[in-house]
Amino acid sequence: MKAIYFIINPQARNGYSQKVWAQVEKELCDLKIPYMAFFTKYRGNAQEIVHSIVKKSKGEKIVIVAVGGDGTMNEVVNGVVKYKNVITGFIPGGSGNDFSRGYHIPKDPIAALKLILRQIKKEDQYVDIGRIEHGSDEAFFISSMGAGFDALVSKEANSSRMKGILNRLGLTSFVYVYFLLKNLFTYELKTVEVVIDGKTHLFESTWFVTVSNQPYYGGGMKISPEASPYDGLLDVTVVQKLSRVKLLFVFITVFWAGHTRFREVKFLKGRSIGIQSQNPMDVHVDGEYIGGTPLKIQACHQVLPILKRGIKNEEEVKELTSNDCN
Ligand SMILES: Nc1ncnc2c1ncn2[C@@H]1O[C@H](COP(=O)(O)OP(=O)(O)OP(=O)(O)O)[C@@H](O)[C@H]1O
Repeated sequence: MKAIYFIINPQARNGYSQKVWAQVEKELCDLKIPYMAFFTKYRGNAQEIVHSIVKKSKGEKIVIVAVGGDGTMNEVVNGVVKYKNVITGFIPGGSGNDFSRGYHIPKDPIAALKLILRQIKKEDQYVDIGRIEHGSDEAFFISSMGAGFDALVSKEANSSRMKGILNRLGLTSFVYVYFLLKNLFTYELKTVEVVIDGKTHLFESTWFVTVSNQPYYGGGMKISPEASPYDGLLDVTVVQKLSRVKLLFVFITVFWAGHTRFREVKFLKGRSIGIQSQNPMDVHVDGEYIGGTPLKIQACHQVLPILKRGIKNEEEVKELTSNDCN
Protein backbone atom coordinates (compact mmCIF):
# COMPACT_ATOMS: atom_id res chain seq x y z
CA MET A 1 0.00 0.00 0.00
CA LYS A 2 1.23 3.52 -0.85
CA ALA A 3 2.08 5.71 2.16
CA ILE A 4 -0.83 7.98 3.14
CA TYR A 5 -0.31 11.47 4.51
CA PHE A 6 -3.15 13.66 5.76
CA ILE A 7 -2.94 17.45 5.86
CA ILE A 8 -5.65 18.83 8.13
CA ASN A 9 -6.70 22.47 8.36
CA PRO A 10 -7.96 22.62 11.96
CA GLN A 11 -9.62 25.99 11.27
CA ALA A 12 -11.74 24.91 8.29
CA ARG A 13 -15.43 25.58 8.90
CA ASN A 14 -14.46 27.12 12.16
CA GLY A 15 -13.00 23.96 13.66
CA TYR A 16 -15.57 21.48 12.34
CA SER A 17 -12.74 19.81 10.37
CA GLN A 18 -11.24 18.64 13.70
CA LYS A 19 -14.37 16.60 14.34
CA VAL A 20 -14.10 15.22 10.81
CA TRP A 21 -10.49 14.27 11.41
CA ALA A 22 -11.33 12.57 14.75
CA GLN A 23 -13.78 10.28 12.92
CA VAL A 24 -11.31 9.57 10.12
CA GLU A 25 -8.47 8.85 12.54
CA LYS A 26 -10.60 6.41 14.54
CA GLU A 27 -11.54 4.56 11.35
CA LEU A 28 -7.87 4.39 10.27
CA CYS A 29 -6.95 2.93 13.67
CA ASP A 30 -9.85 0.43 13.55
CA LEU A 31 -8.75 -0.67 10.08
CA LYS A 32 -5.08 -0.74 11.20
CA ILE A 33 -4.01 1.46 8.30
CA PRO A 34 -0.69 3.25 8.82
CA TYR A 35 -0.73 7.00 8.11
CA MET A 36 0.90 10.28 9.07
CA ALA A 37 -1.03 13.45 9.92
CA PHE A 38 0.01 17.11 9.79
CA PHE A 39 -2.01 20.10 10.96
CA THR A 40 -1.71 23.42 9.18
CA LYS A 41 -0.76 26.38 11.35
CA TYR A 42 -1.48 29.30 9.01
CA ARG A 43 -2.57 30.16 5.49
CA GLY A 44 -0.08 28.77 2.97
CA ASN A 45 1.23 26.14 5.39
CA ALA A 46 -0.45 23.19 3.58
CA GLN A 47 1.66 23.88 0.50
CA GLU A 48 4.85 23.95 2.61
CA ILE A 49 3.88 20.68 4.30
CA VAL A 50 3.39 19.06 0.88
CA HIS A 51 6.93 20.04 -0.12
CA SER A 52 8.47 18.62 3.05
CA ILE A 53 6.53 15.35 2.73
CA VAL A 54 7.53 14.94 -0.93
CA LYS A 55 11.20 15.67 -0.17
CA LYS A 56 11.25 12.70 2.21
CA SER A 57 9.35 10.39 -0.17
CA LYS A 58 12.45 9.74 -2.36
CA GLY A 59 10.30 9.59 -5.50
CA GLU A 60 8.09 6.75 -4.25
CA LYS A 61 4.39 7.01 -5.07
CA ILE A 62 2.56 8.56 -2.12
CA VAL A 63 -0.96 9.75 -1.33
CA ILE A 64 -1.61 13.19 0.21
CA VAL A 65 -5.14 13.78 1.48
CA ALA A 66 -6.41 17.28 2.25
CA VAL A 67 -8.89 17.47 5.15
CA GLY A 68 -10.69 20.82 5.17
CA GLY A 69 -12.40 23.08 2.69
CA ASP A 70 -11.76 24.29 -0.83
CA GLY A 71 -8.96 26.59 0.35
CA THR A 72 -7.08 23.68 1.90
CA MET A 73 -7.52 21.57 -1.23
CA ASN A 74 -6.34 24.49 -3.36
CA GLU A 75 -3.16 24.79 -1.29
CA VAL A 76 -2.48 21.06 -1.50
CA VAL A 77 -3.04 21.12 -5.27
CA ASN A 78 -0.64 24.06 -5.62
CA GLY A 79 1.91 22.02 -3.67
CA VAL A 80 1.55 18.64 -5.40
CA VAL A 81 1.25 19.91 -8.98
CA LYS A 82 5.02 20.03 -9.40
CA TYR A 83 5.54 16.40 -8.41
CA LYS A 84 4.81 13.31 -10.46
CA ASN A 85 4.78 10.85 -7.56
CA VAL A 86 1.85 12.27 -5.55
CA ILE A 87 -1.81 11.28 -5.80
CA THR A 88 -4.22 13.66 -4.10
CA GLY A 89 -7.32 12.85 -2.06
CA PHE A 90 -9.85 14.98 -0.20
CA ILE A 91 -12.05 14.60 2.85
CA PRO A 92 -14.57 17.44 3.07
CA GLY A 93 -14.41 19.41 6.30
CA GLY A 94 -14.98 22.96 5.11
CA SER A 95 -17.91 25.32 4.70
CA GLY A 96 -18.46 25.41 0.94
CA ASN A 97 -16.93 22.13 -0.23
CA ASP A 98 -17.50 22.83 -3.91
CA PHE A 99 -14.58 20.58 -4.79
CA SER A 100 -16.30 17.52 -3.33
CA ARG A 101 -19.57 18.47 -5.04
CA GLY A 102 -17.92 18.80 -8.44
CA TYR A 103 -15.70 15.73 -8.13
CA HIS A 104 -18.30 13.44 -6.53
CA ILE A 105 -16.54 12.97 -3.19
CA PRO A 106 -18.98 11.81 -0.47
CA LYS A 107 -19.92 14.40 2.17
CA ASP A 108 -19.63 11.80 4.95
CA PRO A 109 -15.97 11.62 6.14
CA ILE A 110 -15.92 7.85 6.55
CA ALA A 111 -17.47 7.29 3.12
CA ALA A 112 -14.89 9.73 1.68
CA LEU A 113 -12.07 7.81 3.42
CA LYS A 114 -13.38 4.47 2.15
CA LEU A 115 -13.52 5.85 -1.37
CA ILE A 116 -9.86 6.90 -1.04
CA LEU A 117 -8.85 3.47 0.27
CA ARG A 118 -10.67 1.75 -2.62
CA GLN A 119 -9.28 4.05 -5.31
CA ILE A 120 -5.67 3.78 -4.07
CA LYS A 121 -5.61 0.23 -5.38
CA LYS A 122 -6.87 1.25 -8.83
CA GLU A 123 -5.28 2.98 -11.78
CA ASP A 124 -4.64 6.72 -11.34
CA GLN A 125 -7.39 9.05 -12.60
CA TYR A 126 -6.08 12.31 -13.99
CA VAL A 127 -8.06 15.55 -14.07
CA ASP A 128 -7.51 18.96 -15.66
CA ILE A 129 -6.55 22.01 -13.63
CA GLY A 130 -6.23 25.72 -14.44
CA ARG A 131 -2.96 27.63 -14.28
CA ILE A 132 -3.02 31.38 -13.67
CA GLU A 133 -0.18 33.72 -14.47
CA HIS A 134 -0.46 37.07 -12.73
CA GLY A 135 2.59 39.26 -12.87
CA SER A 136 5.56 37.06 -12.07
CA ASP A 137 3.43 34.73 -9.91
CA GLU A 138 1.56 31.59 -10.84
CA ALA A 139 -1.30 29.81 -9.10
CA PHE A 140 -3.33 26.72 -9.92
CA PHE A 141 -7.03 26.10 -9.40
CA ILE A 142 -8.92 22.85 -9.44
CA SER A 143 -12.51 24.13 -9.29
CA SER A 144 -12.74 27.73 -10.48
CA MET A 145 -11.39 31.26 -10.42
CA GLY A 146 -13.28 34.52 -10.62
CA ALA A 147 -12.54 38.18 -11.30
CA GLY A 148 -14.77 41.07 -10.26
CA PHE A 149 -17.73 41.35 -7.93
CA ASP A 150 -17.71 37.71 -6.72
CA ALA A 151 -14.02 37.94 -5.80
CA LEU A 152 -14.66 41.17 -3.88
CA VAL A 153 -17.48 39.48 -1.94
CA SER A 154 -15.36 36.41 -1.17
CA LYS A 155 -12.37 38.59 -0.14
CA GLU A 156 -14.45 40.61 2.32
CA ALA A 157 -16.42 37.60 3.62
CA ASN A 158 -13.32 35.47 4.23
CA SER A 159 -11.48 38.22 6.10
CA SER A 160 -14.43 39.19 8.28
CA ARG A 161 -14.89 38.07 11.89
CA MET A 162 -18.55 37.55 11.10
CA LYS A 163 -17.70 34.40 9.07
CA GLY A 164 -16.48 32.62 12.20
CA ILE A 165 -19.52 33.58 14.23
CA LEU A 166 -22.02 32.63 11.52
CA ASN A 167 -20.08 29.40 10.81
CA ARG A 168 -20.57 28.40 14.43
CA LEU A 169 -24.30 29.01 14.05
CA GLY A 170 -24.39 26.99 10.82
CA LEU A 171 -25.25 30.15 8.84
CA THR A 172 -22.15 30.46 6.64
CA SER A 173 -24.08 31.48 3.50
CA PHE A 174 -25.40 34.57 5.31
CA VAL A 175 -21.94 36.11 5.48
CA TYR A 176 -21.72 36.00 1.67
CA VAL A 177 -25.23 37.41 1.34
CA TYR A 178 -24.30 40.23 3.76
CA PHE A 179 -21.19 41.25 1.79
CA LEU A 180 -23.05 40.85 -1.49
CA LEU A 181 -25.70 43.31 -0.30
CA LYS A 182 -23.09 45.62 1.21
CA ASN A 183 -21.30 45.99 -2.15
CA LEU A 184 -24.25 45.64 -4.50
CA PHE A 185 -25.14 49.31 -4.71
CA THR A 186 -21.59 50.70 -4.78
CA TYR A 187 -19.74 48.24 -7.02
CA GLU A 188 -18.35 49.92 -10.11
CA LEU A 189 -19.11 47.89 -13.25
CA LYS A 190 -16.18 47.41 -15.62
CA THR A 191 -15.54 47.06 -19.33
CA VAL A 192 -13.62 43.79 -19.50
CA GLU A 193 -11.51 42.37 -22.29
CA VAL A 194 -11.55 38.57 -22.36
CA VAL A 195 -9.25 36.93 -24.89
CA ILE A 196 -10.12 33.27 -25.50
CA ASP A 197 -7.75 31.21 -27.66
CA GLY A 198 -6.62 34.38 -29.40
CA LYS A 199 -10.08 35.84 -30.02
CA THR A 200 -10.91 39.10 -28.22
CA HIS A 201 -14.33 39.62 -26.62
CA LEU A 202 -15.24 42.97 -25.08
CA PHE A 203 -17.86 42.99 -22.33
CA GLU A 204 -19.29 46.28 -21.09
CA SER A 205 -20.83 46.90 -17.64
CA THR A 206 -19.46 43.63 -16.32
CA TRP A 207 -20.14 42.32 -12.82
CA PHE A 208 -17.76 39.38 -12.94
CA VAL A 209 -16.03 36.78 -15.06
CA THR A 210 -15.56 33.25 -13.77
CA VAL A 211 -13.45 30.49 -15.27
CA SER A 212 -14.55 27.02 -14.23
CA ASN A 213 -13.12 23.53 -14.37
CA GLN A 214 -16.21 21.98 -12.76
CA PRO A 215 -19.79 23.26 -12.40
CA TYR A 216 -19.91 24.47 -8.76
CA TYR A 217 -18.64 27.46 -6.87
CA GLY A 218 -19.61 29.72 -3.95
CA GLY A 219 -20.95 26.85 -1.82
CA GLY A 220 -23.18 24.94 -4.24
CA MET A 221 -23.97 27.48 -6.97
CA LYS A 222 -24.01 25.79 -10.39
CA ILE A 223 -22.33 28.72 -12.09
CA SER A 224 -20.97 26.77 -15.04
CA PRO A 225 -23.24 23.76 -15.59
CA GLU A 226 -21.28 22.36 -18.54
CA ALA A 227 -17.79 22.62 -17.04
CA SER A 228 -15.89 19.34 -16.92
CA PRO A 229 -12.44 18.55 -15.50
CA TYR A 230 -11.88 15.96 -18.24
CA ASP A 231 -12.39 17.90 -21.48
CA GLY A 232 -9.16 19.96 -21.61
CA LEU A 233 -11.27 23.12 -21.68
CA LEU A 234 -12.14 25.86 -19.20
CA ASP A 235 -15.65 27.32 -19.13
CA VAL A 236 -15.99 31.09 -18.99
CA THR A 237 -19.11 32.73 -17.54
CA VAL A 238 -19.55 36.49 -17.91
CA VAL A 239 -22.30 38.37 -16.07
CA GLN A 240 -22.87 41.85 -17.50
CA LYS A 241 -25.42 44.60 -18.15
CA LEU A 242 -27.69 43.58 -15.27
CA SER A 243 -29.37 46.14 -13.05
CA ARG A 244 -28.41 45.84 -9.38
CA VAL A 245 -31.80 44.45 -8.45
CA LYS A 246 -31.83 41.97 -11.32
CA LEU A 247 -28.35 40.76 -10.32
CA LEU A 248 -29.82 39.70 -6.97
CA PHE A 249 -32.56 37.79 -8.73
CA VAL A 250 -30.12 36.10 -11.13
CA PHE A 251 -27.83 35.27 -8.20
CA ILE A 252 -30.58 33.22 -6.56
CA THR A 253 -31.25 31.28 -9.77
CA VAL A 254 -27.61 30.14 -9.99
CA PHE A 255 -28.32 27.46 -7.36
CA TRP A 256 -30.40 25.54 -9.94
CA ALA A 257 -28.55 26.86 -13.02
CA GLY A 258 -31.54 29.09 -13.88
CA HIS A 259 -29.12 31.90 -14.81
CA THR A 260 -28.37 30.13 -18.10
CA ARG A 261 -31.69 31.51 -19.43
CA PHE A 262 -30.67 35.17 -19.03
CA ARG A 263 -29.20 36.92 -22.07
CA GLU A 264 -26.98 38.98 -19.75
CA VAL A 265 -25.09 35.82 -18.78
CA LYS A 266 -22.64 34.68 -21.46
CA PHE A 267 -20.96 31.27 -21.70
CA LEU A 268 -17.75 30.59 -23.61
CA LYS A 269 -15.09 27.87 -23.56
CA GLY A 270 -11.40 27.75 -24.32
CA ARG A 271 -7.90 26.57 -23.46
CA SER A 272 -6.15 29.87 -23.00
CA ILE A 273 -7.90 32.88 -21.48
CA GLY A 274 -6.73 36.42 -20.77
CA ILE A 275 -8.71 38.81 -18.55
CA GLN A 276 -8.06 42.53 -18.20
CA SER A 277 -9.88 45.78 -17.53
CA GLN A 278 -8.84 49.41 -17.21
CA ASN A 279 -9.27 49.36 -13.42
CA PRO A 280 -8.03 46.10 -11.88
CA MET A 281 -10.62 43.60 -10.63
CA ASP A 282 -10.21 41.46 -7.52
CA VAL A 283 -9.40 37.82 -8.23
CA HIS A 284 -10.17 34.64 -6.30
CA VAL A 285 -8.83 31.17 -6.94
CA ASP A 286 -10.99 28.33 -5.57
CA GLY A 287 -12.57 30.95 -3.28
CA GLU A 288 -9.25 32.35 -1.96
CA TYR A 289 -8.34 35.95 -2.77
CA ILE A 290 -5.03 36.21 -4.65
CA GLY A 291 -4.86 39.79 -5.98
CA GLY A 292 -6.06 41.53 -9.12
CA THR A 293 -6.23 41.50 -12.91
CA PRO A 294 -4.66 41.44 -15.49
CA LEU A 295 -4.03 37.73 -15.73
CA LYS A 296 -3.68 34.80 -18.10
CA ILE A 297 -5.19 31.39 -17.57
CA GLN A 298 -4.35 28.12 -19.23
CA ALA A 299 -6.13 24.77 -19.11
CA CYS A 300 -3.71 22.01 -18.11
CA HIS A 301 -5.16 18.78 -19.43
CA GLN A 302 -5.04 15.63 -17.30
CA VAL A 303 -2.11 16.67 -15.16
CA LEU A 304 -3.34 15.87 -11.66
CA PRO A 305 -3.99 12.34 -10.37
CA ILE A 306 -6.78 12.39 -7.79
CA LEU A 307 -8.70 9.81 -5.78
CA LYS A 308 -12.37 10.18 -6.63
CA ARG A 309 -15.30 8.21 -7.98
CA GLY A 310 -14.82 6.83 -11.51
CA ILE A 311 -15.77 9.02 -14.46
CA LYS A 312 -19.34 8.37 -15.57
CA ASN A 313 -18.65 8.80 -19.24
CA GLU A 314 -15.17 7.72 -20.25
CA GLU A 315 -15.66 9.23 -23.72
CA GLU A 316 -15.61 12.64 -22.04
CA VAL A 317 -11.87 12.32 -21.71
CA LYS A 318 -10.37 13.65 -24.91
CA GLU A 319 -6.75 12.99 -25.62
CA LEU A 320 -5.04 16.33 -26.20
CA THR A 321 -1.36 16.69 -26.86
CA SER A 322 1.33 18.94 -25.40
CA ASN A 323 -0.96 20.73 -22.99
CA ASP A 324 0.94 19.88 -19.83
CA CYS A 325 1.54 23.03 -17.77
CA ASN A 326 4.51 21.80 -15.77
N1 LIG B 1 -4.17 26.87 11.13
C1 LIG B 1 -4.78 27.80 10.38
N2 LIG B 1 -5.24 28.94 10.94
C2 LIG B 1 -5.90 29.86 10.21
N3 LIG B 1 -6.15 29.73 8.89
C3 LIG B 1 -5.72 28.61 8.28
C4 LIG B 1 -5.02 27.59 8.99
N4 LIG B 1 -4.73 26.59 8.13
C5 LIG B 1 -5.22 26.99 6.91
N5 LIG B 1 -5.80 28.18 7.00
C6 LIG B 1 -6.53 28.95 5.96
O1 LIG B 1 -7.91 28.85 6.25
C7 LIG B 1 -8.64 29.27 5.10
C8 LIG B 1 -9.95 28.54 4.99
O2 LIG B 1 -9.72 27.19 4.76
P1 LIG B 1 -10.73 26.29 3.92
O3 LIG B 1 -11.09 26.97 2.65
O4 LIG B 1 -10.12 24.96 3.82
O5 LIG B 1 -12.01 26.20 4.86
P2 LIG B 1 -13.43 26.88 4.71
O6 LIG B 1 -13.30 28.30 4.29
O7 LIG B 1 -14.17 26.57 5.94
O8 LIG B 1 -14.09 26.01 3.53
P3 LIG B 1 -14.59 26.39 2.04
O9 LIG B 1 -13.47 27.07 1.32
O10 LIG B 1 -14.90 25.05 1.42
O11 LIG B 1 -15.79 27.26 2.20
C9 LIG B 1 -7.69 29.05 3.92
O12 LIG B 1 -7.31 30.32 3.43
C10 LIG B 1 -6.48 28.38 4.56
O13 LIG B 1 -5.27 28.72 3.94
